[in-house]
Amino acid sequence: MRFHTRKWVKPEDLNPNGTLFGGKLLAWIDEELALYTIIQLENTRIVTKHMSEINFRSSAKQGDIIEIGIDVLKFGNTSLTLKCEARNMMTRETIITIDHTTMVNLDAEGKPKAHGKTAIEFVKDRL
Ligand SMILES: CCCCCCCCCCCCCCCC(=O)SCCNC(=O)CCNC(=O)[C@H](O)C(C)(C)COP(=O)(O)OP(=O)(O)OC[C@H]1O[C@@H](n2cnc3c(N)ncnc32)[C@H](O)[C@@H]1OP(=O)(O)O
Repeated sequence: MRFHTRKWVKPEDLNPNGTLFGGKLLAWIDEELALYTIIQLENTRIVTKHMSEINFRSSAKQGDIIEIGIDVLKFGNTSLTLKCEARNMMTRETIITIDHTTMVNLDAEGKPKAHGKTAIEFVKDRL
């Protein structure tokens, strides 16, 4: 799995228990998955269609650095299915795993549109 992004847990990211608020982490992950999909499919009109079971395995505290990793599971016709993990960058302890997230490529009317992609591409190879 390639770990793309680092996030720093700040006071405003905490729940009343003093640990990382789960909704904040999910928002970070959803944004990462969306950006990854936009870059792969070369279309800014994409949405999150489905997320599988979300497993919070451990927590994080203020000052921790979180990294978010993404793997492609499947290029569909209009969709891209991704696997995701967030972990503590220093300890490598897994915080959350999401086995399947399906993102859908849309046209200007918001309808699913074939993206024509079949494999991961690297931006440097497109330039
Ligand atoms: C110019 C500057 C711009 C800058 C730009 C920067 C942006 C930088 C920030 C990014 C930000 C983005 C933000 C995104 C993250 C949200 O927040 S998206 C918001 C939340 N999601 C939504 O609102 C989606 C609401 N749902 C829908 O609109 C409709 O369900 C959809 C997505 C159009 C799909 O409609 P549908 O009738 O289900 O379509 P259908 O053809 O049956 O299925 C489409 C695909 O989904 C798959 N699918 C359907 N149901 C399921 C299911 N339950 N499970 C798995 N797969 C499924 C199908 O298999 C199909 O895949 P393919 O076989 O074609 O590959």
